[in-house]
Amino acid sequence: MGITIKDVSKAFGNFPAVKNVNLEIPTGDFVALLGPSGSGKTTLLRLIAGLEGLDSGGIFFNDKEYTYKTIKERNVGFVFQNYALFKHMTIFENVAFGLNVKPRKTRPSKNEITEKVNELLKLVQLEHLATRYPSQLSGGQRQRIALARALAVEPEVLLLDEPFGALDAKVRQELRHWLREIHQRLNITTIFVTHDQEEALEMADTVVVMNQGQIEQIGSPEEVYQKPANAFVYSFLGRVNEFRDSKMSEAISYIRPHEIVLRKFLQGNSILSEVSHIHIIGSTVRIELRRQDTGALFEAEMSIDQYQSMTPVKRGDILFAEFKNIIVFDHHKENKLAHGGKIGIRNSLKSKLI
Ligand SMILES: Nc1ncnc2c1ncn2[C@@H]1O[C@H](COP(=O)(O)OP(=O)(O)OP(=O)(O)O)[C@@H](O)[C@H]1O
Repeated sequence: MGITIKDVSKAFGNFPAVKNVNLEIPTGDFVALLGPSGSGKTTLLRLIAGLEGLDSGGIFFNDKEYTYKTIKERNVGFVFQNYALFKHMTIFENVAFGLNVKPRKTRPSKNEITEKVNELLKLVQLEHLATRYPSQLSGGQRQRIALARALAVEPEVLLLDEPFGALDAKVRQELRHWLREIHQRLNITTIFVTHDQEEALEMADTVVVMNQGQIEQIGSPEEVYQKPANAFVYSFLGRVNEFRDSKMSEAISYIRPHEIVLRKFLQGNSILSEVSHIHIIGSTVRIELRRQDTGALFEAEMSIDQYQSMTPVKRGDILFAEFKNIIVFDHHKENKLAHGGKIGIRNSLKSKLI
C-alpha cells in the first residue's frame, strides 16, 4: 500500500503540531519518522492511522482518498511503546483477538484462527509461550507479541510508535534486526516513529527528519547523514562540534568528532589544542580538547586502536588537531554554504577556523 500525505496540517488549540507536511511513501517502504520530542512524529503517525482528524490537506492510500476513512477502513496495524497487551488473556488469545472480534461474515473459522495464530507465533519465534500470560513475558517478548497481534488482521500498513523505546539497549538491538527481517519477509509498508537517530539510520530504507511540525529532509539513511539539507539535520544525526565564525556572522561551522585527527606532531593545517578529558567507551575513545587560539571546547573521536597507538595521551597534553571535513551552514537561512575538508571551504572562513 503506497501512502501520500498532501499538505497535511494539524493543530491542538493554537499549537500547530503538524504543518503542511507532504510525504510520498511507496508500497513496501520501511520509513522512520525521526525528530526530537514534540516535533510532531506521533501526531503524523496518528493522522495516517485515522486516530486523529486533520485540519487541512489529504491522505491517500494507493492514490485513493482516505482522508475521512475510519480507522477500520484503513486496515492498519499498530504497535505502541507500552505493549498494550490484554493482561487477562493468554498470549495465544492476545494474538487471536483481532480475528475473534471480526464481524461474523468476515471472521475466519476457529481452525483457521488457530492456524493463523500459530503461524504468527512462529514468525515472532515465540510459539512456546502461547499459553502464558503477558505478565510472564519479558519486555522484548511482549513487544514481539504486540507485533504478532498487529499482523494478525493482515494489515496493509504497519505503524509503530517508538516500539522499542522502553527496552534496554541489548534487547532493542536484537529487536531492530528482527523487525528488519520480518519486514523483508512480509514487505508491508511500515512507518515507525523514533527519536533515536541510530535506530532510524540502521533500520529504515527512508528517513524523514522532522522538526517543529515540519519535514526538514527525506532521504535514505546515507543521504540524510552524508548530505544533510541543513544545520538541523546535520546536528540531529550524530555528534557534532559547532564553531561560530564570528559574532557578526550568521555562518556556523560544524565538524563531526570522528573527522578530527589528533597528532602529537605538526602535520597539515592543525590547531594546537589542550586535552581536557578522555572518555574510553568500549571500542571508542572521545577526547575533549580546548583550542589554544579561541579557547573553544570541542570533541574528537577515534577507535581504541588509534588511541592506543598514540599513548600515552593524558589530560593537559597539547596535541595538533586537524579538522578534516568542516561543513558551513548559514544559521539564519539554514542553508548549507560549503563543505570543508578535501572539497575546500571558503577562504575567508578557512583562515578564521584553521
Ligand atoms: N492531544 C493533544 N493535545 C494538545 N497538544 C498535543 C496533543 N498531542 C500532541 N500535542 C502537542 O503537539 C506537539 C507534537 O506532539 P507529538 O506527540 O506529535 O510529538 P513527537 O515528535 O511524537 O514527540 P515525542 O517524541 O515526545 O513523542 C507537542 O508539542 C505536543 O505537546
